[in-house]
Amino acid sequence: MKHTIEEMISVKEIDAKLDELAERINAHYKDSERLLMVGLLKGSAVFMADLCRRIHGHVEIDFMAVSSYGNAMTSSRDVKILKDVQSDINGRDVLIVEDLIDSGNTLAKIREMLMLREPKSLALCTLLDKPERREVDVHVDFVGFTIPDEFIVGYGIDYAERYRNLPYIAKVVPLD
Ligand SMILES: O=P(O)(O)OC[C@H]1O[C@H](OP(=O)(O)OP(=O)(O)O)[C@H](O)[C@@H]1O
Ligand code: HPA
Ligand SMILES: [Mg+2]
Repeated sequence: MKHTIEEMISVKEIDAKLDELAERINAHYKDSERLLMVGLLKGSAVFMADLCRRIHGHVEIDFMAVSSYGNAMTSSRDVKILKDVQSDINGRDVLIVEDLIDSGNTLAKIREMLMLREPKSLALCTLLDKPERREVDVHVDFVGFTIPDEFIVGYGIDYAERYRNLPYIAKVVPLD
């Protein structure tokens, strides 16, 4: 599809939001002994890298690889688990770190799957939330930006694998 991209959220705004999110997360987990942050690849890689460096105390990180969009702009609703976490999450405080919640299909499936392993707690942090597009209800504990129904790229997020390297967040604008 022919398109262009337009900046929506600047590097400076992302940076300030990360400080704010980290402050809330640090306060929430101040008594936690061994927080495990679980990022969902590939989209959350950049967010995870920036967020985990702002979290204090004994923190561990792990990743799952999940994919439901392929190269398309709408969810296939078939959430494929390409890689599971390596850590045993039983009895642990677990924070899922996600770049974007759109239909909610990805997070609903991951939450259900991880809950079966009986973590001590399971919370969810997303940098971006698009509530207008929700198909499945998911409780989100920490939200960065609530955004309108636009297709997003940048800061780890792709359109057909492109634009993950943009330092800012942009929307895709179709051209005819
Ligand atoms: O709420 P949903 O409608 O399920 O969409 C959100 C998910 O879709 C994107 O991932 P994608 O499946 O494209 O994989 P990627 O992270 O590897 O780009 C995004 O990174 C979220 O994980
Ligand atoms: O807006 C989006 N951009 C990129 N990937 C996505 N996956 C769900 N929503 C989006
Ligand atoms: Mg994608």
